[in-house]
Amino acid sequence: MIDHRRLEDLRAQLDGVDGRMLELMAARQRLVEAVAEVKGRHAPLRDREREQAILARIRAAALDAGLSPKIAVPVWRRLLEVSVEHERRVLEQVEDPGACCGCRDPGD
Ligand SMILES: O=C(O)C(=O)C[C@]1(C(=O)O)C=C[C@@H](O)C=C1
Repeated sequence: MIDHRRLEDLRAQLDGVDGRMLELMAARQRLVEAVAEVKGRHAPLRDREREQAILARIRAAALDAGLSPKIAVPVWRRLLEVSVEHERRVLEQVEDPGACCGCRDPGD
């Protein structure tokens, strides 16, 4: 027979962990926004080499931490995808995104 008390307790713990993860993801999002502003229109938002390095680091760190790479790697892969999408939206919202520091061909 199912132990409802135990189930409720475990779910309460999951809700607590979700809350902590949410705060960390919000902090990460702020950093991603800052990266988007630094890159602006002057560098590609997507950096596949950096993504491969992140995924390799996450795989190793997950193993060390007792987190299955089968969970960690797909979660981070998706996180990187949605982060790039978020960076694109951030840049679209910045006023006058075409404003340039002078790095473009003057004939542009
Ligand atoms: O590091 C960067 O250049 C970023 O834009 C940040 C970030 C990330 O979310 O960590 C997002 C997109 C890139 O493809 C690589 C990494």
